[in-house]
Amino acid sequence: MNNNDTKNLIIRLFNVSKKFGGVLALKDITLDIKKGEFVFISGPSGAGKSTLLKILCLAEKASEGQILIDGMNLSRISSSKLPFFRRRFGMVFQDFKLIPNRTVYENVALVLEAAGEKSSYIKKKVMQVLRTTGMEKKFKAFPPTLSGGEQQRVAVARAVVGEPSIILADEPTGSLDSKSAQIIFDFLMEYHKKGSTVLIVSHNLNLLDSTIKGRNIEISEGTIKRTATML
Ligand SMILES: Nc1ncnc2c1ncn2[C@@H]1O[C@H](COP(=O)(O)OP(=O)(O)OP(=O)(O)O)[C@@H](O)[C@H]1O
Repeated sequence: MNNNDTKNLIIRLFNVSKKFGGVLALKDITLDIKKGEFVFISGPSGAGKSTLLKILCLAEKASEGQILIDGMNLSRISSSKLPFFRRRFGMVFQDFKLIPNRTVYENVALVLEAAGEKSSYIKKKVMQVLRTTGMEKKFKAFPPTLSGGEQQRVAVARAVVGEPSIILADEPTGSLDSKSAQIIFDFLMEYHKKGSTVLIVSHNLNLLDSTIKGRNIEISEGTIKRTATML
């Protein structure tokens, strides 16, 4: 691979493994992802899909191997630079991780407040994203009063509000009916078309717009079993 090829890579994993006690969740993963790629991660339950997304945004630490994000070695990021590093990522966790005693609006606004954005911009941007995810009428609600699907839509809104360069979404449509799932997928595809790199753990390949030339990475027992380009 020459210098120009590596410049286009936003995520690089070299022989990455992750152990949880005696469980080897990821085994010797080597993987390159290009800037602006749309990647589907599929595989059976317990395969290591969530673990892969979590080690990329440092929600979990890899046990072995090297990870480069935009050329930065994750193991060398100092704790003072971590918040800046994390801003590159928008993450939709499988269990949403919304703050229960903050409203829908506050959960989403927090990302922009932490980034030091002006309050007028925050108000406009948060309401715009909530409108697109169909949650604007519930902006004053607290997460525990929402349905699973509504919480999922707030989690997606929070992931994209900061316009991150990388969106990691773990089953972002798992709690949604097919119409709402399509809206969320279209929404994520819009960000991809604007240039974001998107990694989605999902089985709903059929929701993908036919104009997207994505890649499907199949994981099983912690290793990459198959990589296929979707045409
Ligand atoms: N925090 C943890 N502590 C202990 N074991 C864990 C932890 N997180 C994941 N594991 C284990 O690592 C393996 C991979 O889990 P992971 O959640 O990545 O799988 P997955 O492919 O995302 O599964 P699913 O489709 O069911 O969400 C599983 O055996 C799981 O039990």
